[in-house]
Amino acid sequence: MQFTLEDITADEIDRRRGVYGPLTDSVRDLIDAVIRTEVDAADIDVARRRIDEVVADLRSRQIDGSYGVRFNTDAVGMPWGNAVMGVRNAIAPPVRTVADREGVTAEFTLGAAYEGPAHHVHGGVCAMVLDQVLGEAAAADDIPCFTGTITVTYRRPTPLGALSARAEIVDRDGRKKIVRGTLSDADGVTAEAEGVFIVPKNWSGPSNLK
Ligand SMILES: CCCCCCCC(=O)SCCNC(=O)CCNC(=O)[C@H](O)C(C)(C)COP(=O)(O)OP(=O)(O)OC[C@H]1O[C@@H](n2cnc3c(N)ncnc32)[C@H](O)[C@@H]1OP(=O)(O)O
Repeated sequence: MQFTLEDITADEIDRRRGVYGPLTDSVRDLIDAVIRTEVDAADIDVARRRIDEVVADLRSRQIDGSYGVRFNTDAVGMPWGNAVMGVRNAIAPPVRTVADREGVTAEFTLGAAYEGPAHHVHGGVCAMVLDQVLGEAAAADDIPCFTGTITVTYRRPTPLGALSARAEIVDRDGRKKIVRGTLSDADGVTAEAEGVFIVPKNWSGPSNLK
């Protein structure tokens, strides 16, 4: 597993977040608009051409491959391509997590782009969000862990809209951490998850990534 050290200050990270975050929000809004628009075919054609022009502008200078997981010398992480919470990833809902002494909580909204059953969240998306939140709970007091196994139990359909998730470590055994978590809407739990998260052998990245 490769990590990229960027020797930049916290202020520079904030500045970049301020530059890319709004761009990502606009693209997220574009994804939602593409799903829901009912404008005429001619207007769709114009929109497609305008989008293609923007894409060409952005691609005029770009990195090779994916963004990777970057961090600075103070171990402030920049997993900005992450599919669940990446600052530069419009596919990410985004899920924002907050760690406390017992675990991790996340509040987020899943709109039209995350639909599976009509007006409800795709089961794979539920699992994806739970994987991230359980993974962050596993890593809260240590170094990032890999998901070894995750089991999701879908109690009832998860409606699109405002949701939350919560995860806590319930057991530790050497490099393994057993983590449990839930996904909830305003009426309570919709899905539960349990995972085995494993600290990689011979870890060479930063400890206590923030
Ligand atoms: C802060 C960041 C949050 C990120 C959240 C997102 C997390 C992710 O999505 S990670 C991506 C998905 N996961 C992966 O790609 C992992 C792929 N698998 C692997 O890389 C390896 O199989 C890995 C790291 C899980 C285990 O490899 P390794 O460290 O060599 O395991 P190994 O030494 O054989 O076993 C160590 C222990 O773990 C157990 N174990 C190994 N693999 C698994 C598994 N898949 N499930 C459950 N337990 C396992 C073993 O039984 C062993 O237990 P014990 O010590 O009791 O005998």
